[in-house]
Amino acid sequence: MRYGAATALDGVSVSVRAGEMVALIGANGAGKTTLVNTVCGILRPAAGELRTSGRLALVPEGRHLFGPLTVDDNLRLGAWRDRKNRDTGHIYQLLPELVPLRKQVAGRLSGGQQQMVALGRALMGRPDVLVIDEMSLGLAPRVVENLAGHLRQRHAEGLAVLLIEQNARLALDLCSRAYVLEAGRVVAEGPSAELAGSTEVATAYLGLES
Ligand SMILES: Nc1ncnc2c1ncn2[C@@H]1O[C@H](COP(=O)(O)OP(=O)(O)OP(=O)(O)O)[C@@H](O)[C@H]1O
Repeated sequence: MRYGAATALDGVSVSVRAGEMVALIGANGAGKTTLVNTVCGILRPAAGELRTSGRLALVPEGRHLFGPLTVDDNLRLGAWRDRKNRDTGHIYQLLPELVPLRKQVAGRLSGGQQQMVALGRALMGRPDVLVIDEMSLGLAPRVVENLAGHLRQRHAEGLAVLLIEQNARLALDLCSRAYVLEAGRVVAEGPSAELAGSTEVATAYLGLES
């Protein structure tokens, strides 16, 4: 994947199998968002191949909610392609924290509440694979733990997840497998337990130049 003359991703190969929860970690500028946007079809790569089966939904970095709209309207937009499935009831069952917020304007919610809405909106599309870009960014530990709990539950029900995180500890804790991205290349990959003590992860986690 290139931005003009600059190569942002080079020879990167990443896979997420059905029902698997995989982390992609790396320091600022490593290429995580570029990879997510390529996987989701927002960016077109110069070369390479993307193979998917099932539905894919994205929780984008920065949430990108529709600020003036209510929580319920934001959720409904998650199923804009699917007229028959715009009932938001199942999302309130999955994420009961949203029930008292349903008529509130999304732009006035806290960061954690907004991330919950972004998660709910993505789940409205009944995805098989959920791609989450920087879930924990700017959120308090307790809020992050709550979101992580919801992800674990959805995963236990069969949802596959590609989790992009700067917080490597959180990512390795949640996911069984991980890739470490550095300057547009995968520099390490494997089971999270193995990567937890590696130098590549320390570099990605601390955001140091290697
Ligand atoms: N629209 C763009 N035009 C040109 N270069 C870009 C563009 N978006 C990103 N880049 C460059 O591509 C590289 C990868 O950026 P990317 O945003 O994918 O990294 P990241 O790992 O998601 O970083 P962060 O954790 O800070 O979000 C960086 O060098 C960045 O400057």
